[in-house]
Amino acid sequence: MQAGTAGAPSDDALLTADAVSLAFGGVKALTEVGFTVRRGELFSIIGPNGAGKTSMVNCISGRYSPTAGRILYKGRDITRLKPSARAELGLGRTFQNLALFAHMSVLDNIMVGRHHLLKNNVLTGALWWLGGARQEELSHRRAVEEIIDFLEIQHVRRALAGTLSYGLRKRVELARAIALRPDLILLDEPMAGMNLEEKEDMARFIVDLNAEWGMTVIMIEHDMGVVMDISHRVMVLDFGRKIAEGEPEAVLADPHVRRAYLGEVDEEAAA
Ligand SMILES: Nc1ncnc2c1ncn2[C@@H]1O[C@H](COP(=O)(O)OP(=O)(O)OP(=O)(O)O)[C@@H](O)[C@H]1O
Repeated sequence: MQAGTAGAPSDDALLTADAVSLAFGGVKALTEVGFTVRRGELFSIIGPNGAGKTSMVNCISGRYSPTAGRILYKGRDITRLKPSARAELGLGRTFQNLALFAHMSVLDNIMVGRHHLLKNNVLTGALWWLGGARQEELSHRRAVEEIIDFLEIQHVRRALAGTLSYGLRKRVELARAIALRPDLILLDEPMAGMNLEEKEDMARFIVDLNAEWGMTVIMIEHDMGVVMDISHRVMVLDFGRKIAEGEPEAVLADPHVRRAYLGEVDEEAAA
């Protein structure tokens, strides 16, 4: 596939970025970036600082609106949909910086993630006594408990989020993002700032989410070891343009990628 143009989505395409461009005034954050993520894939976006990775993820989640191009999700053009409407279609995300409620318990932080699924409101409040709301609440609790077990955070379920170690807070953030059981989860630097053990744990959870829960994953991550280890396919951005896309080994061997990356590494080493 040529850099810049997405191929026709195959039958199992879940998300397609079609020639997406984004500009902030004179700054071109993205220039005609195109790619397709298939259902069930673990797809990573890498690239040097300022390459446009977060901009791309923000265009997918709806936080930014592309200057040109389209985002297709489940075959539908979602380019102009609000983030909340995208979430309802099964698109979830985490943020580069933690976005937890520090004074709320882990359990409540995750419950917030399911909040908009609560269908009962004031009008149906009378039905509470007939058990409708209660049933719903119970099923939410069960779903949240399953996530707590999966991410191995039972021991801190009652703790205030703000009192947890950084690695655990990142895990709770992931828990909240998957509380709605999205079909596609966007992970923005899920291992940033973690120590080796925390990274290994997080990598295992991401792999299990993908393999066992069937969640499609689009991940931005700077740790090349982890990216190359767990991704099915990798896309490389540089100065807002796609310079490579493919299986990890092929991408690593690509001369454009080596120049973009090794150049950066050499500069860092020399600094
Ligand atoms: N809200 C904004 N306003 C103006 N310029 C922005 C904004 N967001 C991003 N940019 C610019 O767009 C370009 C791409 O930034 P982006 O954050 O998407 O890169 P990135 O690859 O995620 O970088 P990093 O690895 O450092 O997080 C950069 O030149 C950045 O300065």
